[in-house]
Amino acid sequence: MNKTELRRHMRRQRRALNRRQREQAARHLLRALRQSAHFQHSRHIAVYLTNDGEIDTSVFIRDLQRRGKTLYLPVLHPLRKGHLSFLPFNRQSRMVKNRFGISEPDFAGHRAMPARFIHLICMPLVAFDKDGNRLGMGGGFYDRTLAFSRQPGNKPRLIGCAYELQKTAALPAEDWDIPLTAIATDAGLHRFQAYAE
Ligand SMILES: Nc1nc2c(c(=O)[nH]1)N(C=O)[C@@H](CNc1ccc(C(=O)N[C@@H](CCC(=O)O)C(=O)O)cc1)CN2
Ligand SMILES: Nc1ncnc2c1ncn2[C@@H]1O[C@H](COP(=O)(O)OP(=O)(O)OP(=O)(O)O)[C@@H](O)[C@H]1O
Repeated sequence: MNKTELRRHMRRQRRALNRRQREQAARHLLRALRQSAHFQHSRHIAVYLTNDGEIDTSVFIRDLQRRGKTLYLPVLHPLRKGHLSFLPFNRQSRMVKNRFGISEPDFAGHRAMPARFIHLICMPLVAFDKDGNRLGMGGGFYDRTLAFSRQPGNKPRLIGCAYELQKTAALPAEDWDIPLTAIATDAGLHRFQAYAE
């Protein structure tokens, strides 16, 4: 399968799950994330709101809020095409729909948090492999936004979130792909080379 076919296949697979499967997977995802010390030690955490059959993040978002973490959501940057900004997300956030129909905090009047100061970014993905390569929706948003993390300096840990069924045989690693720290699924936490760094 090429990347386009693989995306179509995985997006169909995850959309086909029923409500009971989704709810159970969301609970198991929280359990997997909590296995990671990075999750416990991070105060500033970026999450995402579930879209297109992605694994449900609402259970772990509530858990993080209860623990008093400061949360951020990705927002399509209004000026820098193909880039994301991270805006604070809390009960007061005024939400608007972006051009993909995903809710995001209203950019107007808010201060974005530079990605290098976020401790942990929970990333959506469409497919992953055993080495932690990630295939996204195809916009290159996260890769572009996180390209700075190849250079020395502050950088966030990156934890992908997905159903275990999104795991696939080796994905072609692209030059611009940023290596993930770990991937959390309904089956547990997959740790990669970057995990201990
Ligand atoms: N929940 C969630 N939020 C996210 C992402 C994501 O993958 N998941 N993104 C991660 O990058 C960014 C948005 N990227 C996206 C890229 C494409 C599509 C999408 O549905 N594409 C349609 C075509 C829609 C159109 O062009 O109008 C498609 O491929 O069918 C959605 C989000 C930021 N926020
Ligand atoms: N750092 C970067 N600088 C410029 N272009 C980039 C960068 N990273 C990715 N791109 C471009 O983005 C396009 C989409 O990349 P890719 O298919 O890997 O996206 P993706 O990881 O699936 O998407 P997303 O990150 O939005 O979930 C590619 O054509 C690539 O050229």
